[in-house]
Amino acid sequence: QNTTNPNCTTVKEQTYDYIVIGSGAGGIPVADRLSEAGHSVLLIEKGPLSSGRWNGTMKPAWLEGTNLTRFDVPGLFNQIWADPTGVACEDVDVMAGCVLGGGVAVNSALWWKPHPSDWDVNFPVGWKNSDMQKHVETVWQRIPGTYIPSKDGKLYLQQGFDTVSKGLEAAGFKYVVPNDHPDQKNHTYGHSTFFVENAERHGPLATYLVTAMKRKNFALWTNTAARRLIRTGGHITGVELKCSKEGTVGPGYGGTVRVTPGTGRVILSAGTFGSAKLLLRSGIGPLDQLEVVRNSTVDGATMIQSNQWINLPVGYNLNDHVVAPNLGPMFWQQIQASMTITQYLGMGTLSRGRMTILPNMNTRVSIAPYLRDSHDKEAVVQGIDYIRGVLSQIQNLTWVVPTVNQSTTAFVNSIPATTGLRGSNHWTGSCTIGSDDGRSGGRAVVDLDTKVYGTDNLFVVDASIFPGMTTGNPSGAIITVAERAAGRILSLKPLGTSALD
Ligand SMILES: Cc1cc2nc3c(=O)[nH]c(=O)nc-3n(C[C@H](O)[C@H](O)[C@H](O)COP(=O)(O)OP(=O)(O)OC[C@H]3O[C@@H](n4cnc5c(N)ncnc54)[C@H](O)[C@@H]3O)c2cc1C
Repeated sequence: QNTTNPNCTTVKEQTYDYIVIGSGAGGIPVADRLSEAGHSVLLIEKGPLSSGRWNGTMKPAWLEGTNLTRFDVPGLFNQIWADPTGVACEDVDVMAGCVLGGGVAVNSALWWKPHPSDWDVNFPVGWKNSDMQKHVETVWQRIPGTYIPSKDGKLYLQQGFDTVSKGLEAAGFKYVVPNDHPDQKNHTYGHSTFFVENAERHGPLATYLVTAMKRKNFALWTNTAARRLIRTGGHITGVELKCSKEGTVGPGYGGTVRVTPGTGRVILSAGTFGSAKLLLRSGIGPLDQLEVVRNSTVDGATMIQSNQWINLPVGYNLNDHVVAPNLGPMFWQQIQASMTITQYLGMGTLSRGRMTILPNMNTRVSIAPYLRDSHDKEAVVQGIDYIRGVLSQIQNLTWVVPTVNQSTTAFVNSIPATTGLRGSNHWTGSCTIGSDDGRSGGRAVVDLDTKVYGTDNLFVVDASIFPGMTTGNPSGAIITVAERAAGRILSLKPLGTSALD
């Protein structure tokens, strides 16, 4: 133990076959799968414990005496906006969860089976719909989700749904259960699906982490931040750690944890901003960004020599669903209710942004990825025009915005393309997967096995590798990607064996 801080243990001799950094939508499933194959796996999370199942303690007074925390109760899923302290990441300029479970501990639990085109349009060879379907089925067997999240099997507060349905039906839309027909996204409507079970948050924390934690070869360290990777050329030997908030939020680890000499591997699952930042702090990224790290007071002294730098387009190809923007509120005289419709522009968007690092080692969205391409803007205008037309058939409905006399183009132009006004917290990109090696002018940071180009034992498995945006909220697709990545990583030959073995 650190003599000055009993809550901050300095790592001694431990080594692991796999060190997975970040316990979000990507990290928990990949760590579970790697440990299932018999390897020793360490999952590192910089945030504190979250759900009640894992001894989380953050809860309002009315949950005292129960095993539930704010992360478990569906009615509190948006609490991160009202009370972000100790839950939201502090090193990014957007909203993200820095607790056990990452985004899947704090999000709204919307749970969509990916549209086949999410793979076929966006992903490279080996990651197409035909490759991904078996993994989609595996994920949905473990996390089925429901569109009736209440314990008593009833749907509540359906006035808005019922009213809009009438307009959609009149316009020829068909009702579907969305996850029974993920390919039917044209002229269809349905209820939202959530990863809620027994009226509590479900998802990776209640499935993949449960099986992983039962294994003796699996370890979880929370309140432990990875600072940078220790490497010799393209080979990672360990991860430098720092106790989060010097151990004041709970027991954590400092020092350097090593991978099994020769064969060990490191998986970055720290999210679109976290994984990119770790690469930059480890000398992997665009040269302008590596200069920022080298010139910083935080990292300058320990930064790897520039002759070891690996020049890759880390931080580019940043993407997020553009809220296109919210329509409404709309107000119905008849039922005296108002509602807002959120319209996303997702799969097929052409606009991209960039994340960069600041001298204090925080990251920021330096180019917001919203509506930079004129085709994207045109698609948004057309989409809103269309839905305005459909819903105008509904009686007694008053639109507050866009106003009756406002053109859709004027309305769309009136809302700046900033992360605050257009963002949806569905960040992807920054460490794109592809066969077009970024060291020689391509866009990709990781290869088709999710291995970082120029390294032999470093992988990225999270939202950051997505080449383009999904149709729906992305967590289901990210977990599916983690399933596929685990299989591909496990099937790679161990390091040190010859191709003739
Ligand atoms: C408020 C909000 C609402 C959302 N609603 C939905 C929704 O309803 N449905 C849906 O599908 N998606 C939703 N999303 C998006 C979804 O949750 C994310 O896309 C998803 O969680 C991203 O997965 P990931 O594995 O890439 O990263 P994350 O889930 O963000 O996980 C990254 C983890 O890494 C940890 N970490 C970062 N850096 C380090 C480090 N240096 N050392 C150690 N640990 C580190 C973080 O603390 C975090 O736990 C929402 C997101 C937010 C923020």
